[in-house]
Amino acid sequence: MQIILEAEGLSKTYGEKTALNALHLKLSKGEIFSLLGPNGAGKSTTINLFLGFIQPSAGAARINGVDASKDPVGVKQHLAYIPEQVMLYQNLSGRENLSLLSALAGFEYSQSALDQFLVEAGLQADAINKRVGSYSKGMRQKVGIAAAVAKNAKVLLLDEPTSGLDPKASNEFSELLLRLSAAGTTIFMATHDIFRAREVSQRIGIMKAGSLIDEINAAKLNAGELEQLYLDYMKG
Ligand SMILES: Nc1ncnc2c1ncn2[C@@H]1O[C@H](COP(=O)(O)OP(=O)(O)OP(=O)(O)O)[C@@H](O)[C@H]1O
Repeated sequence: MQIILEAEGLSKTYGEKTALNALHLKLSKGEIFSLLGPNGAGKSTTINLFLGFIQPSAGAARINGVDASKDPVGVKQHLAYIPEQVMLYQNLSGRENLSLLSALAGFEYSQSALDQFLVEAGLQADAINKRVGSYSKGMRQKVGIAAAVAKNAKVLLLDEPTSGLDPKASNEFSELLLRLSAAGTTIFMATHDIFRAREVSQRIGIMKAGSLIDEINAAKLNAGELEQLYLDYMKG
């Protein structure tokens, strides 16, 4: 099994506050892992450590063997990050944004190649040339996914990707993740969306107050059972 994303005793403290407590996690190639947890549980902290945006207090976050805290530039070559709101230039088209994002990652593509990435990410062909300022949240995310594919990212880090999406857009997004996973992309998603997490993930982690308190095989529970388990954990 090829391990692509690994947290080893990964911890982050801010003064007295433990934002992340000794996280151990290994994701293999093509795996989708979702992290559930209430606000403040440590999900974004985990993602920020993998991005090399913050330094761990202990342990390591590695992507494809590269330690994010020691080589934050190197680690970014292997991953793409899709935040809740994908940041794009409002006055440029989807195609122009993708061209720019690809260039920043060191790739240059023809117009037809750019369009193909966008269409494969699910963007309607007639939207490609329109200003991103007119795009819905789901359309912006498709540009983000196209950028991830265009830079050949081995890992996708997603922070609450389906919040605020309508059910159709959310369903399309799930299908896109499943396609990327089948093509070998490893996906780590922090989410509040229990239903989608169960639908796409092989494993689901439950995080509370900085600790990963359970790891669930998604195939073993239906959505209702998963929600009940989550609520039970949050009571205690
Ligand atoms: N720069 C910081 N300084 C002090 N405390 C911080 C800092 N960043 C995060 N924290 C604390 O660390 C804890 C974990 O925060 P984190 O943002 O990782 O939670 P989260 O699970 O992503 O929550 P949400 O679902 O709201 O995004 C919280 O208690 C938060 O207040």
